[in-house]
Amino acid sequence: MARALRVLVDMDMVLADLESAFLEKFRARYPDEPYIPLEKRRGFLISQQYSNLRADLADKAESIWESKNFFLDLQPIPGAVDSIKQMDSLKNTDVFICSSPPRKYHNCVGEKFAWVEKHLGKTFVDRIILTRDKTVVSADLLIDDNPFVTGAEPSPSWEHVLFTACHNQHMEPLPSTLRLNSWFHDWRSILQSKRSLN
Ligand SMILES: Cc1cn([C@H]2C[C@H](O)[C@@H](COP(=O)(O)O)O2)c(=O)[nH]c1=O
Ligand SMILES: [Mg+2]
Repeated sequence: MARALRVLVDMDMVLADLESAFLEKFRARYPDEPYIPLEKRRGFLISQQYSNLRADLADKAESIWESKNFFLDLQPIPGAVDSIKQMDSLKNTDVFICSSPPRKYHNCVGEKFAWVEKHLGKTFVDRIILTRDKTVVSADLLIDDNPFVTGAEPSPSWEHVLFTACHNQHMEPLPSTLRLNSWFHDWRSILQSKRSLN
């Protein structure tokens, strides 16, 4: 029997909408500060773009996702919950959730586990991989909104599927990079094409 296809699914901006929650909370906490609307977001790091706007805004941006309940209260990305459950029910398919907590992880780590239990159920809690380095995790596919997933392993075993988010939607990835524009697009074909290569 063919070995199962192992798929890593990122959390922030693939399963959970970090960007909308960030903007709403940033504007509520710092109403007199400039902000970047979602359609003007460029680059993976919010903190980097805010720091380009004004150096001291990076700390203010980080204070938002370091706050208690920020990660727990994130809304699911449209279609994500149904899609990951459907993916998990496919034959010969092992789905894991692979997410990187920020350096100040104290609230984030527990809340990511709680978010998964709340939205996906206990079965998926057993499938959580939290790591600062996704390149050392072995899999066939990584579905992730970060265009540059780098780390200690220069040739990760997985193929990156770039999930479209506000910060990367204007990017022209290499023609060879797989792209998934939303959970309402055809993620099944991406899995199928990888499966036939295995
Ligand atoms: C935008 C942004 C994010 N982070 C942190 C916050 C999240 O926990 C992770 C993203 O994790 P993913 O697994 O790659 O989705 O990174 C940050 O530290 N700085 C930022 O600007
Ligand atoms: Mg992400």
